[in-house]
Amino acid sequence: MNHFQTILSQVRMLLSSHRPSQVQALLDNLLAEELLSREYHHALLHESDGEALARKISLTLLEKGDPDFALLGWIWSGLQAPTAERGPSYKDPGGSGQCPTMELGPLEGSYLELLNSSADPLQLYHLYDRMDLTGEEEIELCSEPDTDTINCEQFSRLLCDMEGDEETREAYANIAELDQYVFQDTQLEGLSKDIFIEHIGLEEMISESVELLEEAGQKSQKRPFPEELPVDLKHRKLAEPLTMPVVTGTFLVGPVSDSLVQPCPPPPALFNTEPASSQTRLKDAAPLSSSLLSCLSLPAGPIQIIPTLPTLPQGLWPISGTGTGVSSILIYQSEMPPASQTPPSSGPAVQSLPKSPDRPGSASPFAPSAADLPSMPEPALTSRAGLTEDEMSPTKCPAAGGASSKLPKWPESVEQFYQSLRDKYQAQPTGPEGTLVDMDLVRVRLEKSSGKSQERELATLDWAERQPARGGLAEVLLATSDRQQPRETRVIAVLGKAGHGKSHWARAVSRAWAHGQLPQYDFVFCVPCHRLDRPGTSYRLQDLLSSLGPQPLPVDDEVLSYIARRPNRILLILDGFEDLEAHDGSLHSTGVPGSAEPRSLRGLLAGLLQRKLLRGCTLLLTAWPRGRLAQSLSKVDALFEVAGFSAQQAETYVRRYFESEGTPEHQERALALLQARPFLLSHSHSPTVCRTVCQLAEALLQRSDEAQLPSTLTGLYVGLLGPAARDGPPGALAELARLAWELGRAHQRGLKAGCLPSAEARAWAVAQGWLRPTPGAPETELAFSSFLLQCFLGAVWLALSGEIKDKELPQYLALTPRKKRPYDNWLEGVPRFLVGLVFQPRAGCLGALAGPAAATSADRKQKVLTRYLKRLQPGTLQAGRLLELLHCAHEALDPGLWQHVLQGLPARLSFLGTRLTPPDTHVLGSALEAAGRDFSLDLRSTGVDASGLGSLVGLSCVTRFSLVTVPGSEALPSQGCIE
Ligand SMILES: Nc1ncnc2c1ncn2[C@@H]1O[C@H](COP(=O)(O)OP(=O)(O)OP(=O)(O)O)[C@@H](O)[C@H]1O
Repeated sequence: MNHFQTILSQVRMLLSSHRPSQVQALLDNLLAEELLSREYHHALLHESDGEALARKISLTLLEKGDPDFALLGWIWSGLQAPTAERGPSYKDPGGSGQCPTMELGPLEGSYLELLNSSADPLQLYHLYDRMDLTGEEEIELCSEPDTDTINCEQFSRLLCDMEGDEETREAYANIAELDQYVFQDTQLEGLSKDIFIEHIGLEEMISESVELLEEAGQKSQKRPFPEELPVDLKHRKLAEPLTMPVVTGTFLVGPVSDSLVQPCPPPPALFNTEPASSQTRLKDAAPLSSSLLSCLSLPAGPIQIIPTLPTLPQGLWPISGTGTGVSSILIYQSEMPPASQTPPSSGPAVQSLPKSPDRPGSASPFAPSAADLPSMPEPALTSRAGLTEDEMSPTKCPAAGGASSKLPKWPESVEQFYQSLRDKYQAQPTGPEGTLVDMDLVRVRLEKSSGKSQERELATLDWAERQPARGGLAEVLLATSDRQQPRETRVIAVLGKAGHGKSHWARAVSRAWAHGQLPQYDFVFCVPCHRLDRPGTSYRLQDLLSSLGPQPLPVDDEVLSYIARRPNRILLILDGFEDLEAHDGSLHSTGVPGSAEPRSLRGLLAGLLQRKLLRGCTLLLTAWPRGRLAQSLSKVDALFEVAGFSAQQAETYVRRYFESEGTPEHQERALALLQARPFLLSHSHSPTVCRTVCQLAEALLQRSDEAQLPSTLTGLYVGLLGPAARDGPPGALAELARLAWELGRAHQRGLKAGCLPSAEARAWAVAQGWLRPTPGAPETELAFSSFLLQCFLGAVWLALSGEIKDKELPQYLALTPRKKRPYDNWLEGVPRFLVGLVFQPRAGCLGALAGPAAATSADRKQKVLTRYLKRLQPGTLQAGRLLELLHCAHEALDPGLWQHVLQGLPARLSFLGTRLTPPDTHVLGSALEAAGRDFSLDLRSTGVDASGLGSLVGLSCVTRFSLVTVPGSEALPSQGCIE
């Protein structure tokens, strides 16, 4: 399907479903087409005046000089514009003589015809634009609400025209010819050519007609309206449930300004509020009951609505008044859901406006309420400060009516699947897992690696360059639309260190969708990648899509076929992509990625990532920013990073943690404990550490009010695990530690059935929350509750094990490069934990974990490491290693070691291009301060945050510093001082 068709289909959807959210989809599409700039797209999203919105889009399209788009925009802004040439005429199609209706002239100007014509859209547009609504024509309205209004007529004609005539069919055929996508790229067997027809909505249109006829008892006849429409149907009152999916009308008379409903002036004002040029008079109109009148204040002044229903229906469609003699008309298409489709809300076929006082719905799809538009600084992920996830429950969520945002006609099985998927994502985790603190995503990019290889690596941006994605989820999901063809798969990666909240974020995205906040997607699949890591297993697309977590949701053939037909409405999240590291050739695989055959996971991923399978979907990957996989990120269209908690967000998390645990009385004390440990506070930048701090604080506060938090990361984990280890089964901790280490060496996090510890150790570890079932995997499979815990346990193993040779121990600090068999330090937290465990006083550390006897084995290790560390010359270390050394020295709590490191610090320190996280700046600041000398710092391209920067450059010992990269300065020595 080409771009034009996509937009056409969207316009059609707008016509048929009255979904304000579709406005956003259309705008997104235009953005993707580069027909709107990002800024203008954003501005239009906030445009509350439907007519203004339509005109702006129309003008923009004209400026782009694309007749097709221009026509669409123009049509959208005034469906009946072509009739301007003829002027409006009025007739009484029912022939009753009592309820005259307005006829807009034959539809030779229908948009499909226009698409076939050689009319110059620019001229047509200006013609339309110049139309002077002089009021020459008078509109006669029936005083009684009646279904058969001009809008009915007009809309019916449009439908008829689209469906019925030869030329129109030809137009569609022409469009279909352009559509290489659907026919060439059917990704699955069983797709047929009617897909396209359905895709552009013609089938729905046709089947609507058929249903209409069936309902009218005229199954064998061609769609009859307007001329052949039985009179009794034409004149059916809208207040009665309609048995046909057609139309009724509501007039908006007068210029339009904004969509606020205001108290109505008395009926006569209806005729007098207009400027003379556009005034419209209702001849012989009987006085209308004020209950039937509403008044909208729109940009150019108030207008009145003469409703044909006691309440205004949903989906009012503005038609600008060219040629109609009125300045604005809203038409309303009532919609009868097909039998197979559960209507969003039961009740009459014609729905009323949303009545919820919480959510003042918009009367017009062009003037959606803020809640209708998910991409407004959207409530799901950017505006929830102060809310827990519980508060985002479907009933409270502004866009809770997710069911109503789906396409009008889904097969039963698809509908059921949709409901199950929503229910699944809406299920709230309990306790701290259900806590949500809003966290920023930051745009990042790749750059050529500094090494010899041509690989690109993640750039460490200068602090001023880091751009938070303030548009939240919407910005992330739109990130690629300016670069991609709409039919291209968009691949977006959200990176973040272990425990920084990627999975949490991915789940929040799924939940936002389930709450109706991402209506541009029919389905969101959030697949934890560890669930997929089954070597040797063959995968089909539905296997992948089913792997959604603890209770897989089978995707049957009908659902799959539906998905395959609308890949652009699918968001597929592959969470924890690093878990597929073994498959990292996926991006380069040369298989037959488009085929539907079961294949290896690698083949399946290749199909997705090479944009051949499920082509057109949005693919969202979350991954660690390191490892071999990062090298493949050059194939990704947009990159973001989870920023971690700020100090304030960490505080918010602490408060919510204790609320969710039912002990709010501990909040203040816990916060005071954390404030007293600035090093742990800086580590609370990581949500995982923040949570661990809360767990320890909770345990300590239950024991005594005098408690203190430890001052190191090692102390944090010892404090948490020590008591449980003492009371646990003998040897259970050592068993767990060995597993953590062995799995880590194999780059694995999950314990497969074959490598579980003894049943007793397992039960104990699960009860303590250190191991937990792998979501979506068989019960027997477990995983460490966090990567940092696995690192800590791995270090415990190294500290306790008699199997590690002394001379090998230093390599596990990963401070000096080794030529032979380099240690890859996949368990990146191990070095500092190892030093902490080996150096900290036995009784309160290793002894507390493993008992005094076991701990004595660490004495020898301490000697080995002391010798090694004291031989290290900090000034020769590359910046990243120097930072790690500082962390190790901090964890050791060994004054001699600390002093040794401080003495070796060079006076000029360059961290150019090395990421400085909050714990890094904290430990660096402590070291500089304690060293008692002056330093100059190069802090360019370190991503140091504002508070870290302030604390570093605020130190009296920092006499010079450099922050912003000066062009040309890259050539200066990396340890130089640049002013
Ligand atoms: N925004 C947040 N609000 C509240 N808690 C959070 C938030 N982000 C993360 N957490 C908590 O932090 C912990 C780690 O989060 P999560 O598992 O999402 O991290 P991750 O980046 O996916 O880690 P990994 O890469 O190791 O899989 C979880 O307990 C989670 O509940």
